[in-house]
Amino acid sequence: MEREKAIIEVKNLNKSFGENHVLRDFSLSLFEGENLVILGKSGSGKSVLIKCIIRLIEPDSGDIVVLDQDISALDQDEMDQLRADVGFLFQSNALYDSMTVRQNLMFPLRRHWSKEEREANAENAVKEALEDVGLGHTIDMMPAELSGGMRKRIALARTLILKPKIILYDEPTTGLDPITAREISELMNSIQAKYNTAAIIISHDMNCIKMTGNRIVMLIEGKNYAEDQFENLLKNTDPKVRDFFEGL
Ligand SMILES: Nc1ncnc2c1ncn2[C@@H]1O[C@H](COP(=O)(O)OP(=O)(O)OP(=O)(O)O)[C@@H](O)[C@H]1O
Repeated sequence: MEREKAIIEVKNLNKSFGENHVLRDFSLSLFEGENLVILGKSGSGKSVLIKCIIRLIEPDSGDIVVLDQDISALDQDEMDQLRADVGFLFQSNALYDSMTVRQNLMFPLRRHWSKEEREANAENAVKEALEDVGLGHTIDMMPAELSGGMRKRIALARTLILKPKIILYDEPTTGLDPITAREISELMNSIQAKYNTAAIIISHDMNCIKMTGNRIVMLIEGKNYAEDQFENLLKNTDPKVRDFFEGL
């Protein structure tokens, strides 16, 4: 079967910090509608990779094409526009504690929608995003009044409000109890099914990885060392792949 179109293409990416060569000719493709998990030991460069994709970090060399655009060629405005299509869910959630849930969700709209658009549609967009994460009733609450799992859902709603084509998840279940973590993984799958979003997921949570990952890329020694479905990687006999799973 012919593969679907790649919506992120990373080719031969290199990034060093001094003598620390984090990414070494790293390449990957993210295809439409898929959840791709990046697996790698702590410090292997997963966050650096994701930050290069949204240009929070400049790589030393290599190509990154996102939704058919070479991101190194984009100016600030073009990059801002692209960021509306690429949602980022921070590990910390990055909610504003002094703002209500509604105000938190309005925040990306202030940046990406005109005043007229906001006056006409923002309230409905906020409600829809909250419904998508099952938290319509929290619209007037403050983040401090919510549990950790609820805050993660609100952060996800804020990412969803711009209807991104791609979501980058940075350790979406870290710090949550196993039941809440499972609910977040289920939510990630339901978002994928409803909006056909593609996602790159960084996670150390094996349940989350098994539940959400359609494909796994193993980042070892700065490279895309192996990529496959999770069950197949577990059977992989390569010593470095084995070493990773045995070290868990
Ligand atoms: N801004 C920076 N300046 C210098 N070194 C950095 C910087 N950002 C990351 N690094 C280094 O790059 C390496 C990879 O870090 P990164 O945060 O990507 O790891 P990770 O795979 O995401 O780890 P974890 O699973 O623990 O989050 C580490 O050695 C880190 O110290």
